Amino acid sequence: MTDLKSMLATWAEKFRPHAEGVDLPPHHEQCLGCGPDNPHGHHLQVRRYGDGVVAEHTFDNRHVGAPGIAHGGAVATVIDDLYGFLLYLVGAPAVTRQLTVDYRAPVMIGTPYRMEAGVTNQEGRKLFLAASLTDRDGFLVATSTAVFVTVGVDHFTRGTQ
Ligand SMILES: CCCCCCCC/C=C\CCCCCCCC(=O)SCCNC(=O)CCNC(=O)[C@H](O)C(C)(C)COP(=O)(O)OP(=O)(O)OC[C@H]1O[C@@H](n2cnc3c(N)ncnc32)[C@H](O)[C@@H]1OP(=O)(O)O
Repeated sequence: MTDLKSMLATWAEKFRPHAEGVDLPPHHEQCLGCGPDNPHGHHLQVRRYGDGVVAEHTFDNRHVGAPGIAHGGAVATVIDDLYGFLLYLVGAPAVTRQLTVDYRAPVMIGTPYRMEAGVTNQEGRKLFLAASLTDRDGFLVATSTAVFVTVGVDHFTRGTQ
């Protein structure tokens, strides 16, 4: 597993302008949402889309709740991680202070969904974020809002020294 110091070094490098449509880098290799090396993870792949971010995502059987339906916590995890990609565009590390998910219809296992997220407002350290999840027909399956609060690097090193 990557040690924290080298992870922090790669993280700082990620806060730079990213081209439209290009895959954004994962938060780190083991991240539950997007880390390619996490066997339990969602392996979320995200692109910049204007001032926001977009992903096509399919939940698999590791994330099942009721039979055939994605676990609500898994859906919240992926949305939370999607918000984490907005931080590259905002240019500052931040953490989730509040996350709401409105589950409007079941998210089906094995079905591709489009996910979008953007920043709706910024007030001091607070980032107000919103996201949506739609199916191939454009039907709105889930919506979400979040408040992220920007933090310094010390937030991540706390408790490791
Ligand atoms: C350059 C190098 C960088 C290095 C980076 C290292 C590598 C990173 C690797 C990987 C990142 C992956 C990122 C994506 C993953 C998804 C994101 C997550 O899952 S994050 C995990 C879950 N979240 C937490 O663990 C937070 C736990 N909470 C806290 O630590 C604190 O509560 C914290 C830092 C969020 C805030 O604490 P306070 O003491 O600093 O600040 P206070 O005063 O409490 O709040 C700040 C402001 O926010 C408002 N606020 C709080 N809750 C609010 C709400 N619900 N609505 C509106 N405002 C709210 C408050 O009223 C205050 O506002 P007013 O400054 O007074 O104007």
